[in-house]
Amino acid sequence: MTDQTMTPEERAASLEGMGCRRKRVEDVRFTQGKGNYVDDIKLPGMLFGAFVRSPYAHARVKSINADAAKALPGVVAVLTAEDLAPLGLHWMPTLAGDKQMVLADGKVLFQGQEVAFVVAEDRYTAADAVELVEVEYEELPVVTDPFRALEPDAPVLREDIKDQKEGAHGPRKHHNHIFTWEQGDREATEKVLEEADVVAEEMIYYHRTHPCPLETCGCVASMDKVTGKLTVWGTFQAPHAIRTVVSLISGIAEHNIRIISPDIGGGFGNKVGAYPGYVCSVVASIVTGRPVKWVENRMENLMSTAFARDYWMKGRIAATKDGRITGLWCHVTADHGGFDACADPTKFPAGFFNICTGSYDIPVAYLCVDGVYTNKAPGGVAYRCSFRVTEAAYFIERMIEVLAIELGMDAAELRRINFIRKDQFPYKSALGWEYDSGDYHTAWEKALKAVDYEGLRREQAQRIEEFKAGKTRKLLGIGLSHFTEIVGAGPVKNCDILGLGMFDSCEIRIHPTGSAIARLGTISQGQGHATTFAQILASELGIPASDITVEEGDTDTAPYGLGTYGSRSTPVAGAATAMAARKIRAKAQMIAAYLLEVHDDDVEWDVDRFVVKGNPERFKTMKEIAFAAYNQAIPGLEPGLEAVSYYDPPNMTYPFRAYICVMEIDVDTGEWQVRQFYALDDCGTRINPMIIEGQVHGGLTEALAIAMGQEIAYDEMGNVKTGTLMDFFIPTAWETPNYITDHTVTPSPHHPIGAKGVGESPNVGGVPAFSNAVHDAFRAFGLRQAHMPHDHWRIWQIAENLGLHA
Ligand code: PCD
Ligand SMILES: [Cu+]
Repeated sequence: MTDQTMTPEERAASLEGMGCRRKRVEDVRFTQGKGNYVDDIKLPGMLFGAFVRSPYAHARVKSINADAAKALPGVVAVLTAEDLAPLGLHWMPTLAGDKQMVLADGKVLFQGQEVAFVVAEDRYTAADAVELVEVEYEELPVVTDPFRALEPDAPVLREDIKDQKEGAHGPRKHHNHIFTWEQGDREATEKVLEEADVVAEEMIYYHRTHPCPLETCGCVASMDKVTGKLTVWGTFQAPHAIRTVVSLISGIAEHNIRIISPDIGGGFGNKVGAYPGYVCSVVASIVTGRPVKWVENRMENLMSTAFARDYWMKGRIAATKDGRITGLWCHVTADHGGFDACADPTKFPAGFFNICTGSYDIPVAYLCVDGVYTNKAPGGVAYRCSFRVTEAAYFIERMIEVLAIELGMDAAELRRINFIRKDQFPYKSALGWEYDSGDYHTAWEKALKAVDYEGLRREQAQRIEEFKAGKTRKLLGIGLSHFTEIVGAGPVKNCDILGLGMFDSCEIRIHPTGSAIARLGTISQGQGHATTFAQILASELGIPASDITVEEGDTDTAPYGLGTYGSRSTPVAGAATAMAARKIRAKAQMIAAYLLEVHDDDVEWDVDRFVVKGNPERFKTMKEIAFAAYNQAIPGLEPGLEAVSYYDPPNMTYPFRAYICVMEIDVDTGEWQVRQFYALDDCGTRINPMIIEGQVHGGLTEALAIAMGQEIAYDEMGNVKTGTLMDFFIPTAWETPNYITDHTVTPSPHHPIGAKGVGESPNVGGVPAFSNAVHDAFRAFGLRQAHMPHDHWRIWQIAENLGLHA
C-alpha cells in the first residue's frame, strides 16, 4: 500500500503511536546478551574497590590496621574515614537533609556499614585484602525497636547530633528522634472520634523489606587528570541530580562532571539515593589517577542499601452505624535506621503518606509521623513505592477491613458507600491533596462483576460450614483492595529534592530525512522508555515510532531532569515530550503553509501531514516538512527543526485500581495458594497496553513477595537474618499466579495526553489485596489483624492462636 491509497486510520496505525501494543525495542539487545550494564564497562587500567563492613550493629571503632592489606601484592590503596576527613568527604549529605558517614567515623550504626575501602588491581585481590584489614571494635548496646529507641534511657545512637534540638524537619524531642510531621486537623478529628457511633482502632505494621533488583548497585569512576573531567557510570535513577550533588560536595565544577546511567537491571527505588560506594570510587580514582569500579554483591545489597517500609501505623477510624466514615486518625512510628536517607521531596519527610485517606470521602483526618533512628541500615523510600504511598495504601485498606468487622458489614459494600463520587472531582482530600480525576464506582462494579463477588461469598460461607463440619482443612479468603495513588512529582512549587525543583524535560531533533532523536531527563531501568516515549512522539509528530531514537541517562547530552522513580516519567517527562513535540508541530505548520503557499491558519493537522483546509489533495507530510526545514530559506524562520520542553506539572496524577485476590489457605500447614487474581488498573490514557500489562504483572509479583514472605529481619543483636536469597523470598514461576488484567480509562485532565503513572500501582494496591485475602480467610474465626509477611509459619500461627488446630 502506498501513502496515497492509505486511509487516515491506516496511516495512524502504521506509526505505532499511542495505544499500540508495540514490542519493546530494548528487548532485541537484552534477549541477546547485548545489554550494557555498569559491570560491562571495562576501562584500561581499571581498579576495583571493595568494602570492609561492620559485623556489628552498634560499636565503637577503636582502631583500623590496614598494614597487612596494603602489603598484599596488587593492593593499591586502603581508604578510611581518616583519609577522607581532610577532603571533608568522610560524611555526606543525605537526600533527607541528614548526613551519613561515608566510612565509619569513630563508630558504626548498623551491620554492614562501610568501614574501609580497599582498592586493588582486580576484584579477587580486593576481596582478599578486605579480609586482611584488622578492625578493633567495642560493642555498644543495640536498638532495633523504634519504640525502645524513644525511651528516655535508650542508648544514644547518633552522638554527632545528640544535643541538637532541631533537625532538617523541625524540633527533635529525644536523642534518637528525627522529626515529627503533622498534617490535617487534630482537634476536629479527635472530636469526631469521641462522638462517633463506631470507632475501629488498630496497629498496622508494614514490615521492613528490600527491592533487591536483579542488578546490584555499582559504579565506575574515572578522573581524567589531564582534562580535569570526572566521568561516572553508575546505576543511577537520577543522573542529573547525582551530577549536581557530586559537584556540590566535591567542589568539582558541574561542567567537568559527566554522569552516565547505562542499562540498568531494575531500579525499584534502590538506585535513587547516593551511597558511600560512589563517593569512595570517585575519591579513589582521584587519588590513584586510574578508573575505579565498585559493584556490590547480593549480601551487601540486601544488608546496606536502601531498605523499604518499616512503618508502625496506629489507626483510628470513625463511622456512623450504617457505615459512613466520619473521620480518620493516624500516628506513624517510622523506623529510619542509622541515618535519615529517605529519598522524599524535601518538604515531605514522610513522603506522600498523607494520601492515606485513600479512595474515600473522609470529612476530617489527622496524621502525625515520628521518624526514629535505630541500629539498622538507612534508606527508606525504595521499592515501587512512590514516597510512602505503599504504606498509606496498606494502612487505609487494612483499616477499612477492620472497620467492616467492627460494623459487621461486607467490606466491598463499605467501600462502595464511602468512595469519592465521580462528580466530586477534582476532589480536595482532608489531608491536603487535590485528586485530579477518578471514577471509582464504575471500576469497582466492573471488578466485583468480573470475579462474581456474590458467588465467591456464597462459596466462602459454604466452605466455612464444611470446615466446621470437619470436611475440609482449607479456608477461602477474598482479598479486596481499591486504592488511589499519587504519582508524578512536581509541581516545582512544593516538590524539590535538595532544592532541585521536580520538573522534567525532553529535547527533540528532527533530522532532514524525517527521522528523529529525543532525549529525556528520565532514565529507564527496564520500563521500556525507548519504546513508549517514541510512541507519544509518533502520535504527536506523525513520524513512525521506529524512526525515533529515544536516549536517556547521559548528562552531557540529555536535558536536565530529576530522573525516574515515583512513577513520574510518564506524568512529567511524558508531558514534556508531548509539549516539545507540539512546539515542533507549530513550526512545521508554518513551514507547510509556506510550501503550500497559503496562510498558516489555512492548513490543518492530519495524522502525519498538514493539509490545506477543504482541499485534502494538497498537503505536505512531516517528512517533506523536515527536509524543507533544512533545505529552504523560509522567510522569518530559522533553519532546523528542534525543540525542548521543561515541564512543570500543575498537579500530580491520581491513578487508581480495583484488585481482588482469591486465596486458598491450608490451616494445618499455613500454605497458601492464589486461585485467582483480578487487577483492574486505571492509569488514564494508555500509551502501550502491553508494557502496562508487563508493569502490572511485575508489580503484582513484587507485591506477592512482600505480602507473603519477603522481609529484612533483624535479631536483637542487630544481625540481618535475611541477607541472602536463601532466606529472602523471591517468588518464582511456581508461586506466581496467573493474573487477569483489566482496565478503565479516566484521563488526567491536566496532562497533555491524559496519561497517569502505572509502574508503581500494582505494588501499592497488590500488597493489601494479598494481605486482606489472608485476613479475610480467618475473619469468621475472629481474626482482626496479623502482621505481614504472611509466610507459612505465621499463617500457621494465626490458625493456632485462633484455636483451629485440633
Ligand atoms: N498511562 C501509561 C503510563 C505508563 N506507561 C508506560 O509504563 C511504564 C512505566 O511508566 P511510569 O508509571 O510513568 O513509571 P516510570 O517513571 O517510567 O518508572 C518508575 C517506576 O517503574 C516501575 N517499573 C519497573 N519496571 C522495570 N522493568 N524495572 C524497574 O526497575 C521498575 N521500577 C518500578 C518503579 S519502583 Mo520507584 O523507583 O520505588 O519510586 S517508581 C518505579 C513506562 O514505560 C510508560 O511509558 C504507559 O504505557 N501508559
Ligand atoms: Cu516510590
